[in-house]
Amino acid sequence: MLSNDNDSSANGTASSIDVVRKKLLGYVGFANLPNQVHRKSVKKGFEFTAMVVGESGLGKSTLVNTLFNTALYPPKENTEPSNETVQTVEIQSITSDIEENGVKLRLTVVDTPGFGDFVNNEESWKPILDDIESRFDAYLEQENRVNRRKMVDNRIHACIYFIMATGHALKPLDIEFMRRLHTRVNLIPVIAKADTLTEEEVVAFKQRILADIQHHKIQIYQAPTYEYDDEETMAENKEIMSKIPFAVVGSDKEVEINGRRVRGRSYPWGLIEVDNEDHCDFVKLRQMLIRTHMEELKEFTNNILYENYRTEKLQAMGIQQDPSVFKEVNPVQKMEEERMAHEQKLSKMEAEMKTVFQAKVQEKEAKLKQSEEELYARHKEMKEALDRQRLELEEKRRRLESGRPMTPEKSKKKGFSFNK
Ligand SMILES: Nc1nc2c(ncn2[C@@H]2O[C@H](COP(=O)(O)OP(=O)(O)OP(=O)(O)O)[C@@H](O)[C@H]2O)c(=O)[nH]1
Repeated sequence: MLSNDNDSSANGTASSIDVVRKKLLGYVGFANLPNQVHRKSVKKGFEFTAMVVGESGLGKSTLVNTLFNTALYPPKENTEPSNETVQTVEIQSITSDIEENGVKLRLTVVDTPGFGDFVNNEESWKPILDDIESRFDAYLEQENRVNRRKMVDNRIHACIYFIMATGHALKPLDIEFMRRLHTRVNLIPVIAKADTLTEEEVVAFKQRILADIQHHKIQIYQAPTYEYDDEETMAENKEIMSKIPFAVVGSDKEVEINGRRVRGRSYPWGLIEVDNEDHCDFVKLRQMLIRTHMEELKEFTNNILYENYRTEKLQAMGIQQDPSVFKEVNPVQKMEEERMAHEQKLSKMEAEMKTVFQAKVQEKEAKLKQSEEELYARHKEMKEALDRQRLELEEKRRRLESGRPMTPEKSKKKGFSFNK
């Protein structure tokens, strides 16, 4: 917003002209951009696709319902796994539109029933990997279309991997799955039904899991840190990351404690509150997935995981990339190159100027030499004439001194008359 403030300047020169001074009353800077993005995003809504993988009965559906505070998964009538008929891992996806304080989230949860339920689970990871890659393929196909206005992003942004709370170590099934999938999806390992372990057991189990993950060079999701993050955000991120693998407890039922109704699991020995950070890491997992890292997870999926897959896929199809197109320009190197080019140009100009100067000097020297020679010849001529004149005069003087009369002819000629 601008206001006109017609104060005539105290300066004598400007007093005759009406100087209009304008003051900014409102904020117009580009620091407002995030608010624009925010408004647009809220209007458009958000989309997020999470996959849950883990053996049957580890509490996947319960946790998803607890996470998004919605009955995404209807109550199961028969919780017994029916793997007599199912011989492979199935991929089931449920989409739901959730709204909270006017912000819309289109949430898709991809379940993988059957994972780890068979006698031979060696290839349990394969249908899941195929599904993730086919989603990348679908996105790639859309990117190659002429009209890309309506792109549907079905890619998996996070995979919550449920580890059975054995308290010992990762099972070969867990290792194999994570090893096969870590380059294709953001892996977020969680310890399922953590309420079945004591606090000390959880701490020891987490350490063992992380050691196994490191040993097998598995890349689980790591949130990036930014220099511009304030200290509070950095501390929050650090705290969230320190809880991985999250020890979670799920419950979509409320229980009463001291007159308060909380989501939790009630036992004869006490109550486990889902939303109590002293009881489990559920809050931290939800914070990461929904509050702090949803966009980061999507960005990492798009910029790193999908991009790598795309490159591999296109290269496998025989499409070659001219590496010089992406030759990284080092600013220091670029400056040095420019400086050298400039110096070369300068020395070329200097050499040209030198040649021209030398030619001009030579020309001038030749001219000077010529006029010097001319002068010299003239001088010589004049000198000779003078010498001749001097000799004549000397001759005359000698004659005069010896008393010999000058020849009449000569005296007549000069207008003199000698009477001697
Ligand atoms: N102790 C405990 N039990 C839980 C927890 N979460 C879920 N359960 C119970 O575990 C059983 C299985 O839970 P589900 O959420 O159906 O597990 P699931 O992994 O979705 O099972 P499938 O659909 O068969 O793959 C239910 O009886 C839940 O009440 C938990 O955190 N702790």
